[in-house]
Amino acid sequence: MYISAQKAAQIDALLMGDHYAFSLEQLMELAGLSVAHAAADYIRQQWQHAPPRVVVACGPGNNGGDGLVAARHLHHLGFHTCIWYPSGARSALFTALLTQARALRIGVHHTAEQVALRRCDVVLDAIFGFSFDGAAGVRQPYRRMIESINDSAAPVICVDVPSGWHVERGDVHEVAIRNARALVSLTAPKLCARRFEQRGGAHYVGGRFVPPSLCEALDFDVVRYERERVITRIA
Ligand SMILES: NC(=O)C1=CN([C@@H]2O[C@H](COP(=O)(O)OP(=O)(O)OC[C@H]3O[C@@H](n4cnc5c(N)ncnc54)[C@H](O)[C@@H]3O)[C@@H](O)[C@H]2O)[C@@H](O)CC1
Ligand SMILES: [K+]
Repeated sequence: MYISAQKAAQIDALLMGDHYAFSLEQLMELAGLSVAHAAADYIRQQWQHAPPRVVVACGPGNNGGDGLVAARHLHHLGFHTCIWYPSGARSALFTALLTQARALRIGVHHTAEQVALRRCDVVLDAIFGFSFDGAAGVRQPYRRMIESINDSAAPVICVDVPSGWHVERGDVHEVAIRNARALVSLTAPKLCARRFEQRGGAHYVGGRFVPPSLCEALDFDVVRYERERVITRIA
């Protein structure tokens, strides 16, 4: 059920390989849509009267791209969102995602000062996913980003892996997201999700597009989804 970082990378490579032929754009859109639906479900359960502002904190890789997509879908679902994206676009895909967000008047900010994070906000943590390498610590500006999220004491919904956590061993590094309340695992939960569940957090899985033959080939469980839902809550 819970997979290693290496298996997560293998799944990604197979999905985009000759046999399944998904594009990165497709996978990111499906991932970001699932993240938005899981975040909306969690927020609506926790804040019934005054939905908070959702600050989407995006890192430099594809986890950050999932965040950019999720910000757009959250906006369409009726949430007030803004994007915190220190790195800036690194490819045509990311430039397009930022253009789409700006066209909806979603604010895109580069620094903690511009975002002015408050305790009453919710942070969607899309800083690092399964390719995070914490052996030498977290490099700037992401170290500062994680520290200011922790300092704000705002509740955090994490995309795929709580940022700064070891993908398999969990919360073992000095600089890491501390106030993780919900986790949205994409395709299949990574091993660190076990630690997250032990702390009583809400755990969703998204990725209702994975071919069962791929699960069989790489020996991981097919996730069951109810009715037309694109997410399922497993803890
Ligand atoms: N298999 C799937 O279902 C899909 C996965 N996607 C997402 O893609 C993510 C993986 O994306 P990537 O492989 O691009 O990697 P990540 O987004 O996990 O992070 C890689 C980036 O972080 C930087 N980085 C790594 N360690 C660092 C450190 N210690 N300090 C500072 N920077 C550091 C790297 O230089 C690189 O720019 C997944 O977690 C998931 O969110 C989706 O976008 C597509 C579908
Ligand atoms: K993350």
